[in-house]
Amino acid sequence: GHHWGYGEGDGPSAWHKNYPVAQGSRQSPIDIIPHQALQDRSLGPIVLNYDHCTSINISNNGHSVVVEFDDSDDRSVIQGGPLDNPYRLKQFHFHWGGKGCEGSEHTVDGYGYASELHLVHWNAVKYCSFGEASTAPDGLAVLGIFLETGDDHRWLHMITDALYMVKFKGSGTEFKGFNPKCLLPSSLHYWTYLGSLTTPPLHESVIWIVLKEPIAVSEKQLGKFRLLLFTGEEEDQRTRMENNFRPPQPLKGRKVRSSN
Ligand SMILES: NS(=O)(=O)c1ccc(C(=O)NCc2c(F)c(F)c(F)c(F)c2F)cc1
Ligand SMILES: [Zn+2]
Repeated sequence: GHHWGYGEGDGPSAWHKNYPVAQGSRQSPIDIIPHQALQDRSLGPIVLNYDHCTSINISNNGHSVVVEFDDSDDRSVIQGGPLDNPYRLKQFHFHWGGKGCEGSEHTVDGYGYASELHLVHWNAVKYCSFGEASTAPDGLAVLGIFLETGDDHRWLHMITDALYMVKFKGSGTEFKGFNPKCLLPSSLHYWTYLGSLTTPPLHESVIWIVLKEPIAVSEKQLGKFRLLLFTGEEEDQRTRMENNFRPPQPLKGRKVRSSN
């Protein structure tokens, strides 16, 4: 298949060669400008039903660290807000920078955060699989949460303590009973807009819901993400996994709406 990454030759500026939709009309991420967002009173609160969620495993896919869920029923769903249906939780993963650098994908008034958590959901009411949903304009809903450096996050250690087991690309391990509700900020106020996957194949199938309030994690906790490698155990060249974020893309006339 088409190899892509975040390096000089295979990074975001080269993705359009194998994935022309990279220059499409609803690409993500974007720079969110709060004062230009439309306050939409018809936008209700988002509702997260993660209480019976069933994480399965944690793995390094060579681009990020991913926690996958059993999405064979509607145990863990997001609904409300801009969504017409409940969307089923499939996985979550992170994007982050290098030491002291920014690493979020969305920015706010040009300001980047240290990292960004993506909770990926798919519309199982209208589509039969994640794959099918991932190519539909209303197929996916991704909840984005900013991470800023500050105090230790009391629950993130459950993730960071497992990272040594998934150091290499292609490594994975069982990771059961983790409920991502513990990674949410206190406010669920959000911005929402129509966008895309932020990595190849960059499908324009995502309803983005980006929470306004970041969560705080310590520099020590973030540093553990940077011990991960883009490369596999069998490769000679060890490349540290960091700066795995796509920069903001042109808005192309899209409107960003704001929950109240
Ligand atoms: N950073 S993000 O915007 O939140 C994002 C979320 C999910 C994926 C993903 O699932 N990729 C693999 C993948 C596909 F990209 C497919 F199109 C597909 F059909 C899959 F089954 C699949 F696993 C990529 C980026
Ligand atoms: Zn992501």
